[in-house]
Amino acid sequence: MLPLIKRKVGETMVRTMTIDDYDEVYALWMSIHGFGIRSIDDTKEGVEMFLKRNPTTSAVDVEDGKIVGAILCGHDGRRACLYHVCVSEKYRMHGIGKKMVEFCCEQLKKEKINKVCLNAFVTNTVGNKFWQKMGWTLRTDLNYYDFALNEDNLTIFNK
Ligand SMILES: CC(=O)SCCNC(=O)CCNC(=O)[C@H](O)C(C)(C)COP(=O)(O)OP(=O)(O)OC[C@H]1O[C@@H](n2cnc3c(N)ncnc32)[C@H](O)[C@@H]1OP(=O)(O)O
Repeated sequence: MLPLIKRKVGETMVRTMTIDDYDEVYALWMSIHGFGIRSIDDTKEGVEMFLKRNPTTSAVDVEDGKIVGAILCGHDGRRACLYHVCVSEKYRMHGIGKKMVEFCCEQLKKEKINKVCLNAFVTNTVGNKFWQKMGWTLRTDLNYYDFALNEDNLTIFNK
């Protein structure tokens, strides 16, 4: 059995995400309007596989003993990517998103990774304003391509 993480009331911190956080993080993802949750990649098994490959680079933010922010972050030895960057609606605009992104970037630098990227839907006004405020570069000089290797890995969008 995995050890339970003990949290104190009033505890505030950004720390590395572990698989023990999965249930709370999943509940947070499900509360984020417009988030696309993958039917395979975002299961506990999918996230465990991701965290095993990338044990130090994903983040959660804990406020008053509960997880209110999360980022899945990993790399392939050359380029890093951020997924599911989110902060609970009630806790937004308090610097939590920024703190988590900075945490992930510091963890990536420790692994000598030089570049990190992400995808944000063009229609995601809040997300795009955030990335622009954070000083990230919007690339308009390339087309994004992908190819499904498993058609069962459906994306279901939260209402
Ligand atoms: C790869 C991806 O996941 S892309 C999708 C990104 N995620 C989402 O869209 C999910 C829904 N949104 C959220 O969860 C949150 O709004 C986030 C994660 C985008 C931002 O989290 P927050 O904790 O609110 O951001 P934080 O308070 O750290 O803001 C950092 C900076 O961005 C600015 N900012 C944040 N949100 C907005 C906004 N909606 N409009 C304008 N500026 C904003 C802040 O003013 C701040 O600027 P400052 O440093 O000059 O003061």
